[in-house]
Amino acid sequence: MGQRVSNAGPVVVLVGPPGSGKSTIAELLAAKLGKTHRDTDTDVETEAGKPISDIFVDSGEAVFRAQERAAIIAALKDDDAVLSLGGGAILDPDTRADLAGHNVVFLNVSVGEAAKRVGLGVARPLLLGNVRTQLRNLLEARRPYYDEVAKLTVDTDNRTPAEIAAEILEHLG
Ligand SMILES: Nc1ncnc2c1ncn2[C@@H]1O[C@H](COP(=O)(O)OP(=O)(O)O)[C@@H](O)[C@H]1O
Ligand SMILES: O=C(O)C1=C[C@@H](OP(=O)(O)O)[C@@H](O)[C@H](O)C1
Ligand SMILES: [Mg+2]
Repeated sequence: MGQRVSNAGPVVVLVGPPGSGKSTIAELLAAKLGKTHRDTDTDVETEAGKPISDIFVDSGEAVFRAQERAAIIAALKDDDAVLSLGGGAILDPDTRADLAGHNVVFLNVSVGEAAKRVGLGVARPLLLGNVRTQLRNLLEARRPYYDEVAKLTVDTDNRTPAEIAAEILEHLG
């Protein structure tokens, strides 16, 4: 991956399915790099004044995706950030195109491991019901998009957040 491929924006952008550890690893990386951790889910919640689960119930997924897109446009201009996106951010073709100029890392995770990490998935409305089945379907549908935007793929099963962060730092050079 080497030097960042664009001369502006976050040092690194983490993508991957729910439970892959994007928010956790971004926080660790930011601390190690002396940067700010920015998470577009948090930005959306702050702007909307409510949790994502409430946005889905009150307004539906399409409204959430529009708010997420606006948060991504703003966050990709933030030079001081280590940025974690929501798992579905890469569904938007404009977002995928925008990510082409950035150091994007795909955190890969198996269905079984992701299911263990997210538990019942109550904070993640798309996983409600049968978490394993929802995760399997999400992963299958999205894997081509994660692969498309990623400059680096890191497997996260059976590895600690510290080990994963260290591998990413090595590649950042
Ligand atoms: N490598 C890891 N090993 C074990 N648990 C992890 C790992 N990475 C994250 N977790 C845990 O999994 C849960 C989901 O992590 P999170 O960072 O919110 O993922 P994401 O943002 O990709 O949905 C959290 O409870 C977190 O502590
Ligand atoms: O996969 C998805 O479509 C979503 C993932 C969530 O973020 P995490 O991947 O951080 O859990 C959050 O953006 C929202 O619940 C939708
Ligand atoms: Mg997250």
